[in-house]
Amino acid sequence: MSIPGARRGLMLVLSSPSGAGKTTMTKRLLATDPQISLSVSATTRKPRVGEIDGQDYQFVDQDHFDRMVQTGQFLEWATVFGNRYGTPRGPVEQALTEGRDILFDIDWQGTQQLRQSQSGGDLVSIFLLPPSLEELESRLKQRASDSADVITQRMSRAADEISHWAEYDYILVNDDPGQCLHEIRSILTTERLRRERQRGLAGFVRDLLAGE
Ligand SMILES: Nc1ncnc2c1ncn2[C@@H]1O[C@H](COP(=O)(O)OP(=O)(O)OP(=O)(O)O)[C@@H](O)[C@H]1O
Ligand SMILES: Nc1nc2c(ncn2[C@@H]2O[C@H](COP(=O)(O)O)[C@@H](O)[C@H]2O)c(=O)[nH]1
Repeated sequence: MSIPGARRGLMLVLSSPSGAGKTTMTKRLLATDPQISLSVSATTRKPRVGEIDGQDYQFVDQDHFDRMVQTGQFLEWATVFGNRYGTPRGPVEQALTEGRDILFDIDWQGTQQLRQSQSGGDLVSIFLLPPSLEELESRLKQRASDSADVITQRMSRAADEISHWAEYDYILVNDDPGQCLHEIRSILTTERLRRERQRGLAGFVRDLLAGE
């Protein structure tokens, strides 16, 4: 009797208003869970200090992004805060086929597109809320990576972003980062065990009942 092991990969999405902590949680999750890898988005945004091309994002110009759209290279793409962002299709499809999990730091527009895609059944979506809007603004300021204008623009979009919270499977308030990571890992552990993700279960139960 073979114990079921191999399973379908899942797509774990983290969304939130800008500054609520997606990148922080993404880095912590990747550092503690070797079974999941990051979907590296392409963007027309300029790199922030410390961001590495190919690791944080694939930084491209408008023409390059347009070509990727026209040649169907994106699983989803959207304009966010005046820049364009997209999820390259190839690495995601390969990961899912090989039964590997993949993590997305994308906005609500991208999440809607993934939900409607062929792989929509593999989607697990988490929306992070800040403890308060004051705390959100203070996080954007202390990150010190954006100009005052950009922070104002991102804060002015926060309510709109948050209005999509009910489209997500799970809602977490990112107050204590350790607690938030624990909750994300708990969701991942549970979702990996879902019946429909486990391959070979029917055969396992049949052999179990046959005493083999
Ligand atoms: N639970 C937390 N408590 C206090 N500070 C936090 C917490 N989580 C994240 N931060 C800090 O808040 C700032 C913004 O976090 P982060 O860059 O992860 O947000 P984000 O959601 O990825 O933003 P964006 O959408 O703009 O990329 C960072 O300086 C980070 O260190
Ligand atoms: N729909 C998509 N949204 C994306 C993607 N990559 C990132 N994002 C979202 O953009 C904003 C801004 O990100 P920042 O790094 O400039 O602060 C944030 O909400 C990200 O989640 C993507 O491929 N598709």
